[in-house]
Amino acid sequence: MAVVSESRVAIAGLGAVGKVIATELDKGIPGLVLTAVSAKNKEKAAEFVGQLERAVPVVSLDELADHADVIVECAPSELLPQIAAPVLAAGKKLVVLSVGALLAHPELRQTAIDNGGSILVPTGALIGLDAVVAAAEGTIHSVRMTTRKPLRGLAGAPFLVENGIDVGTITCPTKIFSGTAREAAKGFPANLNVSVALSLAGVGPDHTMLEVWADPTVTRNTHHIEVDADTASFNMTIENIPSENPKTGLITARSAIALLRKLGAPVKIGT
Ligand SMILES: NC(=O)C1=CN([C@@H]2O[C@H](COP(=O)(O)OP(=O)(O)OC[C@H]3O[C@@H](n4cnc5c(N)ncnc54)[C@H](OP(=O)(O)O)[C@@H]3O)[C@@H](O)[C@H]2O)C=CC1
Ligand SMILES: O=C([O-])CC(=O)C(=O)O
Repeated sequence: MAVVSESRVAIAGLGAVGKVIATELDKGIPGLVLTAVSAKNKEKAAEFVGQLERAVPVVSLDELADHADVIVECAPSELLPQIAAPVLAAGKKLVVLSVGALLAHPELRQTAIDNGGSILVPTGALIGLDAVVAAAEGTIHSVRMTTRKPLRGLAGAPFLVENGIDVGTITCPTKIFSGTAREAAKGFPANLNVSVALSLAGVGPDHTMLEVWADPTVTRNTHHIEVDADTASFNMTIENIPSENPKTGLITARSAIALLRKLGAPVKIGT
């Protein structure tokens, strides 16, 4: 009988996304074992892992690659290069949630190529990347996305600060941004990773067009995508229930878990 080896998984960031992934790995996912975590507050992290069935070490970001074959990045976006470089240089797999930060760090792709590492981007809080990737095998004419978020899902974004927009004063649905996914990644690094994931699946960050609405009438982070391609036209909407982090939809962690589960699955569904 063939021996099935387990992939060791480490998690960078134990927030709304990381804690759910760690908990599910600890409950047991065939072929995967949680081996390390990293967080800013080491004491809080030690308390969290102490409650797991199988406690794992809390290590620094630089040490994660020594402990695992697959490292899941779910930390603040500015830490992406610090987390990714050693993982990719060691030829390992990096699951990236802070997708927007990939645009500012194109060198990571080369590090992966040079060392046999790979960067995996889950669908995350979005919908339909399977269809977008398939359509991109032909010709995509246009990709548009409209995001509506409750005010607390947008508060503090650099674009708002730079443009003196106080979302706290908004009382009706208001368009606050219109531009490309690349511009959104700069202006909303913690709010619009989904638009960058969409762009990487399809026509790229400079051709994926986005509108963002601050909408006090919605309670969910709502993303609508419209794609026109030579094989199909489609539009889809996802209404994300916010997690303990109001900027992050609950489905984000579940998407990363599904991707991890698929790594070792004998039957893989979806493109
Ligand atoms: N691709 C997608 O579809 C989506 C992507 N995201 C992105 O995923 C990422 C994670 O989101 P979320 O879980 O909600 O974020 P949180 O803010 O809830 O958690 C971030 C975690 O990172 C940890 N952290 C901060 N600094 C360090 C450090 N120096 N070393 C190690 N860990 C550190 C924090 O630790 P501590 O708890 O100790 O402070 C915290 O636990 C974000 O970049 C977010 O924008 C979110 C939603 C959708
Ligand atoms: O893309 C992001 O960073 C978060 C997001 O919109 C969501 O969770 O709905």
